[in-house]
Amino acid sequence: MYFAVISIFPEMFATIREFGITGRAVTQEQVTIECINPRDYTTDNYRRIDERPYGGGPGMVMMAGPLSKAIEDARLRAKEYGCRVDSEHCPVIYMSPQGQTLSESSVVGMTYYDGMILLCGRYEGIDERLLSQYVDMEVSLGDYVLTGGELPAMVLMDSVIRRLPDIMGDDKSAEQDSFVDGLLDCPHYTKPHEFAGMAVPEVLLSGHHANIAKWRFAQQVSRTQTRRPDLWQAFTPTVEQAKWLEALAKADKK
Ligand SMILES: NC(=O)c1ccc(NCc2ccccc2)nc1
Repeated sequence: MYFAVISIFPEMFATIREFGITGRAVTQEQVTIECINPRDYTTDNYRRIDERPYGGGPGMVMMAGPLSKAIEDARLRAKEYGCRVDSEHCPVIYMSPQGQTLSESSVVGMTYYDGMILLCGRYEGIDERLLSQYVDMEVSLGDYVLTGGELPAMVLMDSVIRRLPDIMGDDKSAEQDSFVDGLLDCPHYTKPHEFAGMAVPEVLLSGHHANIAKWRFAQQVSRTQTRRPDLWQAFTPTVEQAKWLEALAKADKK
């Protein structure tokens, strides 16, 4: 999958290009992450990419000119990479508090794109005319404001990359598909067997895989019910999950 990020701080993206599962995906060429700096598309000596806002007010606004050239170049590079460069297959996505809130389900939907061009704003934002001309989708991490769109862009790329096929290896992706979507995760334990006087739940040491899976699912259900009643309300169990829920309800009645 192809990612182009348009940002005045390209060095920030070493965080996902050089570490962990995302770094491995880049090394194995399952993913390409290209950083494009709008400053490289300026024509003045000061390499200006921002200006004072029309109408006054604090701060600076990012100018449309350099960003439009950067986006045009990103589209060319996406095409060279093999992307079908249109809004259905390689959208221009603007990270902003005014966007649609990112969720695991929207992340999964994005794994079907050929690529994405991510626009990272700084200062007070970007000239509205650039946004209306080029942006296909605005995405927000949540209702808070950061100093720039780079961290949200990295969060988006990380969440999409980990859901691409054969990135996380079979076991992890299998577990991912069965029960995690829509429920909070279960607790996890590892060595040592005892820590601060606390042991590990016996069932996890039993080697009885069916019981372990049931226990984990029950933990996910109870955690979701207590910590995120909103998620529980929206949760629609699969046929298999409905059977397990029934079994849990029966067990609770005993
Ligand atoms: N909540 C988010 O996802 C988010 C995205 C970007 C951001 N800061 C950059 C920016 C500030 C103002 C206008 C447009 C972009 N802060 C938070």
